[in-house]
Amino acid sequence: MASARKHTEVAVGVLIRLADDALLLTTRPEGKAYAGYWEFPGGKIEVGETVEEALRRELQEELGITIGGAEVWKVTEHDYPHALVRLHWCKVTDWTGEFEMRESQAMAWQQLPLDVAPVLPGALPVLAWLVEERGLPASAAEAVSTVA
Ligand SMILES: Nc1nc2c([nH]c(=O)n2[C@@H]2O[C@H](COP(=O)(O)OP(=O)(O)OP(=O)(O)O)[C@@H](O)[C@H]2O)c(=O)[nH]1
Repeated sequence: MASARKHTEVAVGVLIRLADDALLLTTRPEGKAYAGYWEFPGGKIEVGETVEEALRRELQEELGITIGGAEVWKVTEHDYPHALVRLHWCKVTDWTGEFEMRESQAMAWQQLPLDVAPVLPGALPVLAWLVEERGLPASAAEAVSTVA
């Protein structure tokens, strides 16, 4: 019988800097699965939180910024050996505060195609949608594909 794995619900922010449409990527801190991989900032949704509340808390904890409104843009799933995750992706263009890497992550504002690697496999579908939205060739998303 197939085992029914429980989803871990995750809120993820696609922070877009309006001046130049750059996207914020950060590295996963030491001690977590896939440490050092590039990802969009976010984290697990806690009991009783909405996606927006979880994202606001996570970005405050990890980056020191306070986001304005955030609506879910896409929902994806990824089955990792360590977890089956459901990712709730929000585009965020409105925040206050100065970026401060509170978990000693690296951060990079990126254009597509990205020039950082490797990227978490669970983030690749969203990169493909961003590439499509921007009218870029599909290869702009493939360039960042990584070993899963
Ligand atoms: N933040 C983030 N998580 C992602 C992305 N893509 C992706 O598959 N994930 C997965 O979503 C999960 C997020 O959990 P996390 O460990 O970062 O969350 P957290 O900060 O709340 O963790 P903690 O409670 O262990 O401290 C991980 O399994 C991670 O592999 C992404 O682009 N950003």
